[in-house]
Parts: sequence; structure tokens; C-alpha cells
Amino acid sequence: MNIAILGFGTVGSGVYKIIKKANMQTQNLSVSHILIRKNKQRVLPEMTDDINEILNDKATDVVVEAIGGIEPAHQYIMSALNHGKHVITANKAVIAIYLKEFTDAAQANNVKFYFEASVGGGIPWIQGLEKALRIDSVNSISGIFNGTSNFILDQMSRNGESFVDVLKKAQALGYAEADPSADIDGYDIANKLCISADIAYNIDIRNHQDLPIFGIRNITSSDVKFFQRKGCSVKLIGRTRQIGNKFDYVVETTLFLNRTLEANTPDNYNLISLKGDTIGKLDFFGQGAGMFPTANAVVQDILDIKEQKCHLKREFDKKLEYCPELTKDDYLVRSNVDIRDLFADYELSNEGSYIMVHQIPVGEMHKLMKSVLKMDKSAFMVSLPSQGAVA
Ligand SMILES: NC(=O)C1=CN([C@@H]2O[C@H](COP(=O)(O)OP(=O)(O)OC[C@H]3O[C@@H](n4cnc5c(N)ncnc54)[C@H](OP(=O)(O)O)[C@@H]3O)[C@@H](O)[C@H]2O)C=CC1
Ligand SMILES: N[C@@H](CC=O)C(=O)O
Repeated sequence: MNIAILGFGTVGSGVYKIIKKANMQTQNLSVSHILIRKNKQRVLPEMTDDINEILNDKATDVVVEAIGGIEPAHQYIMSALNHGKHVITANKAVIAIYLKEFTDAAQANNVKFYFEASVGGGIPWIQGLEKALRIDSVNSISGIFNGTSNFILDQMSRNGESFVDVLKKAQALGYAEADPSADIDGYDIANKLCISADIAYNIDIRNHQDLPIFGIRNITSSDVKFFQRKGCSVKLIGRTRQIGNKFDYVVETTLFLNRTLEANTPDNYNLISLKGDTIGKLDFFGQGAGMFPTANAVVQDILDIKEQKCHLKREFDKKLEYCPELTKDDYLVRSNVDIRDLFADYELSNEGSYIMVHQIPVGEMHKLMKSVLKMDKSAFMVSLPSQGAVA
């Protein structure tokens, strides 16, 4: 099986190395091309800067897209599918928008479009979710979907290191996105959550502009220490629920008691949980970022194609209404301005230097927090979900 790799960064070079290692499973795999930028030096014989050379090569069976971003990734994936090539990608940003278009194009061209590495890095999460859906309805998904932000929060709480220092480490380790604000501000999790919800509910979210997102940009060492004294760890999580014909989703900082799995998810690890009708709660744990875990998931997809293992078919054609009022939670808010008037409709109490807002709809909380941030750019909030991670 001949494979073309688009992009030779962390993921692309990891895929190359695993294929070259050629174990029993992968020995019949061969890298035919590696797409690099026009200004880059060709240090390997497989390297080319011409995408058409790859598209027009009849001997190339699979295209692995590992350049990241929206364009030209979207255009390259569509062209590869339309040239009759199987496509594998780790690029959640492009899938979150074009999952249905890619799936339809793959079907029309009788090829596969697989994307295991796009959510949870090396964790077989997509496969696990699809397997659960063979029997169950999955109406709730929750978890730690981002290695970089988890690494930052974990190092801050374990070693007392500063946010900026740990971010630099995460970048050096190949965990962070090209623009690490996607990791810090929660947009990377938003993409992964949308892909997961699309599959779980068979919907096509495409435009997730209204998804409430609050990242870790404003967290301080004092916040982390205060939560530690209360026996809690703070994590950046994504969660979604479906009830009847409505669903919600949110990305936000959340407190977990120290005995929970979430609180004990270290370093670049992810922990993603689903709840199914008969299987109950299922947890998926492993490295969510980094060269080899991610490349491993890509090569697993290549092997699935080689062994003709079919994944779940989804049309992404169900209509569900996004409802920001579906879930109510308690929140702690830290701000140097008086926020009591803003939250006058809700029960408030004091918790150290934080104000606790009781049982407020998630969408409303995020709307009001945007108003707080206009007055105080350094304000911070964290949720305390009453029903645990997966409800
Ligand atoms: N790193 C990780 O742990 C994970 C990453 N992913 C996803 O995998 C994808 C790749 O990520 P990663 O490998 O970390 O990113 P990198 O930035 O390390 O690698 C991307 C590579 O693609 C090259 N590239 C970008 N645009 C083009 C183009 N138009 N033509 C040719 N080459 C191009 C870049 O070149 P240049 O450096 O010159 O820009 C770079 O070498 C992303 O979508 C990311 O979200 C998914 C899971 C985990
Ligand atoms: N930047 C991402 C990479 C994997 O998806 C992360 O840190 O999780």
C-alpha cells in the first residue's frame, strides 16, 4: 500500500517513522511521497512540493493530511478523495467544519475517509464511540480533550510552575497547535467536541460559533492553590448532552474532586467518557497529543483500510436544536469588579475571594461572563458540575 504524507511536522514525520520501522503489521506499507512547502529543502527522496504529482500518481492509495489548518487542507482532502484516494487526517479544525462534505465525497468515490487521530490523539476514541453506537444511543460525552491545556494545568498544580513556562515546554514537546491559543482558549476542544457530537447524535454542527467557550488564559497560580486547598483539581473540559430533540455543548474550566479520574489525568493525557443505554459509562484514557501517540492512530487507520475494516456509516443528517439552557450548574467567579448586580437573578454566596453563582444555565453563565470580561480582562470562572463528568 503506497502512502503520501502531506506535511512533515510532528504528526507527518511520526507517521513516516512508524511506517519505516516496519513491524509485522505495517511491513507492506510504503511512503511514496511527502509534500513539503515550496521553500523547503528536500532532505528525503520521497519529498515533493507539487500536490498534483501526488494526486495524479495512480500508485498512491492513501493520502495522510498532516499540514493542519483549514485551507489548503480542505481543498487537498477533497481533491484526493475525488482522485479516488483514501484519506486519513488528524486535522480536527478542518473536520469540525467539513465532516459531512468529506464523508459524502468518500462515499461517492468509493474510498475511505478516516480521522481517528483528530480527537484524543492516540486514544481509540472515535472507534470506541462508533462501537458503542452499534448498540446504544450515546446521549452524553464529557472529558479532557486537549493534551496541551492538561499539561499546563497539571504542571502548574504539581510543580507550581508558571503558565508561560509550561506552555513553552508543551510547544517544545510537540503537543501544542501551530497557534497555541487554540489549546489555551478552548477552540481545539470545541472542534473535537463538535466532531464527537456529530458522530454521537448523527448531526452536522458545521458552524459552532454559538458554542460557549471559556479557556485557561486567565488562570493564576493562586487560583490553582485555592482549589487544591479545597481538595479539587481544575481541568479544561468539553461536554455535551442530548435530551429529546435538543442538545447542548460547552468548553469550560471545571473543578473535580481529587479522587476522580479527571483529577488524576496527568501530563498530556486525555480522558474522554461516554454514556450509553446498555454499556453505561465508558472511559477512554491515553496520550492525547504528541508525535508517536498521534501517528500511531493515523497508522491504525491505514491498517484498517488495508485490512478492509469498515467504520460506522453516518449520514450526519439528523436535526437537533442547540439549547443553551439545557444544563444548569454552579460556578465560582473571580473578578476585581463587583458582579452582584449582573447576576442579580441568581442565588450568590461567598467562597473565599470568589463568588459562587448557584444553578445558572450554562449558556447564560457564559453570556454574563463575557460582560464581566469587558470590565475586568483578568476575570476567571470555573464550573462545579453537580452531576459529575458524564450525566
Ligand atoms: N501535534 C499533535 O500532538 C497533534 C496534532 N494533530 C493535528 O495534526 C495536524 C498536524 O499537526 P502537527 O504535525 O503538530 O503540526 P506541525 O506544525 O508540526 O506540522 C505541520 C507541517 O505541515 C507543513 N505545512 C503546512 N502547510 C503546508 C502546505 N500548504 N504544504 C506543505 N506543507 C505544509 C508545515 O510546514 P511549516 O512548518 O513550514 O509551516 C509543517 O511542517 C494538525 O491538524 C493538528 O491539529 C492532531 C492530534 C495531535
Ligand atoms: N494541540 C492538541 C494536539 C492534539 O490534538 C492537544 O494539545 O491536544
